[in-house]
Amino acid sequence: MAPAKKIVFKTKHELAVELAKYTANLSSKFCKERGIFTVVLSGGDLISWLWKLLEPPYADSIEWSKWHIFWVDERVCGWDDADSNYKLAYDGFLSKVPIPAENIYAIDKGLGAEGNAELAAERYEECLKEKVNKNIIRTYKSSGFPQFDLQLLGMGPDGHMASLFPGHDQINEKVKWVTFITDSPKPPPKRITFTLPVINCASYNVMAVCDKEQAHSVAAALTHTKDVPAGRLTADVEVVWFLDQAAASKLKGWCSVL
Ligand SMILES: O=C(O)[C@H](O)[C@@H](O)[C@H](O)[C@H](O)COP(=O)(O)O
Repeated sequence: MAPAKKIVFKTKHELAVELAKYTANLSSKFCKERGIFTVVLSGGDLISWLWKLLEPPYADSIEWSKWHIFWVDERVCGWDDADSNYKLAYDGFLSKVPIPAENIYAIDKGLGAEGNAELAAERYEECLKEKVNKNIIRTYKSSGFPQFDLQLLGMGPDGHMASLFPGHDQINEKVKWVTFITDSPKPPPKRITFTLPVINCASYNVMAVCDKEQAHSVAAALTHTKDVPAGRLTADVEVVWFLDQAAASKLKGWCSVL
């Protein structure tokens, strides 16, 4: 289990600059080692902090054709719905970089539009299994769970990550790769989500959190307070919390600021 590193930035701008550097370094490492870079996105503010990757030197130097994009969680709705994490990522990031369309693995379009959370979760798990069989996704040691190269995650004010919410049973799932929720406390209510074992098998996990609304949960998560889902985040190689000063403001004894 990798220990959690924390980096506190004075501004969101500085956070985005470092996030781009971190992501580009891993892209270059994995593209060199395996010719593939598997990246998992979340929804929320995270996408707005990826802007630096769209600029020089990254826009032209990253081997975008080797990227494969997945979602750690998705709202069960159509791809063009304002709630869709796919739409958020497509409009803000994916439409601006030359990642081949066939390397972008969104929720099943029809099941999303129909609102069928259970089947959409099953279908997404099948999609991951197919990518494992094609050696696009690695598996974690002998566990058989998929192992993504990099996951870019966010956390809500209640400490949820992906769509694993405090007080809801999805966090306890140990077998499935993808599960679903139909009463999410954060709207919209229907979502699919990676399970905790899948999230924690990733090689590198970045948890990017800004603003004071999240400060209590950041402190709780980083002291592994029970019932804060994000406090259970780990990774195979490294987990790094990218925080702005407001989000880090309730952390005791943490004063190092980049
Ligand atoms: O679909 C979602 O709602 C997200 O994937 C979710 O898990 C998000 O990452 C956190 O809620 C943080 O969201 P904010 O960055 O907007 O606070």
